[in-house]
Amino acid sequence: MASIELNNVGVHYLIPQAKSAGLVGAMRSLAMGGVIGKRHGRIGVTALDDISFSLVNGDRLGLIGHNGAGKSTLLRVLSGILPPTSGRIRVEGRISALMSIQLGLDSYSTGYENIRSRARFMGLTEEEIDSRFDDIAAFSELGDYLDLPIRSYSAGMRLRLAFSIATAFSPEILILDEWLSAGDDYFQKKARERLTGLIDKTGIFAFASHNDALMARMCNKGMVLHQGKPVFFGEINEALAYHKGVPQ
Ligand SMILES: Nc1ncnc2c1ncn2[C@@H]1O[C@H](COP(=O)(O)OP(=O)(O)OP(=O)(O)O)[C@@H](O)[C@H]1O
Repeated sequence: MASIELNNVGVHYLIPQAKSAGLVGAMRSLAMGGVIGKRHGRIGVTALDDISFSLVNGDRLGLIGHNGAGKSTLLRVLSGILPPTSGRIRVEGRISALMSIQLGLDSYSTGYENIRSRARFMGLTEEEIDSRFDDIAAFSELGDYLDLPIRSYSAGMRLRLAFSIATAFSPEILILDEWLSAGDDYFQKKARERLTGLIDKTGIFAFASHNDALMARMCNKGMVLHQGKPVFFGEINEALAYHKGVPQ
């Protein structure tokens, strides 16, 4: 049974290049982004501030907020890519994070080789890889290109390969940053159907997007973030209304 629990989680990014003390006061007044401030005498951004919540099987969480509110940072923390600088996170269940979808592909290996190495990296056994290998190749529709090193692929072709691999296995926890624009219109439609199927089978789903309709369709809970702080956590339609300032 998948579960996630966050206790007082905070993320503070240090920015070594930012030396001006004037920056601190000037940027504090912006409504957008995390809060710029000094920690131990060094300038940085507090992207997440004191976040506590838990998710269990069946929860589909949508993260809502303006640019820089902390949505991607929170998804990175949930997926284990980014350890929090304060607080604790406990996760149970196999995670698949579709964020930097092309992360981990090797330009000098062929498409076929990348399928194997990427799937191994995702923690899958050789048997699991064998059982899904043909499906991944077929879904990508890359044909003979799969025998070529992927540095010879176009950007859209790389996306097709990466997406086909990342969505071939059902995780217990699925984390998705924005709707992935995988390839051309034809592939996007296929990709959307495949993702919808995957989300249905997943225990916990967490998603960030600026598309309210998509959010309402795919999520049952919503968290509104403002400057790294959760200002609303509840039912998805109430969260979307809160964000818009619409009284319920
Ligand atoms: N690697 C980094 N180094 C320093 N600051 C960062 C880094 N990544 C994000 N930030 C800062 O953290 C804050 C939160 O950023 P994040 O990407 O989580 O926001 P977001 O809600 O996903 O935004 P958007 O909707 O624009 O994608 C912002 O103020 C941003 O400037």
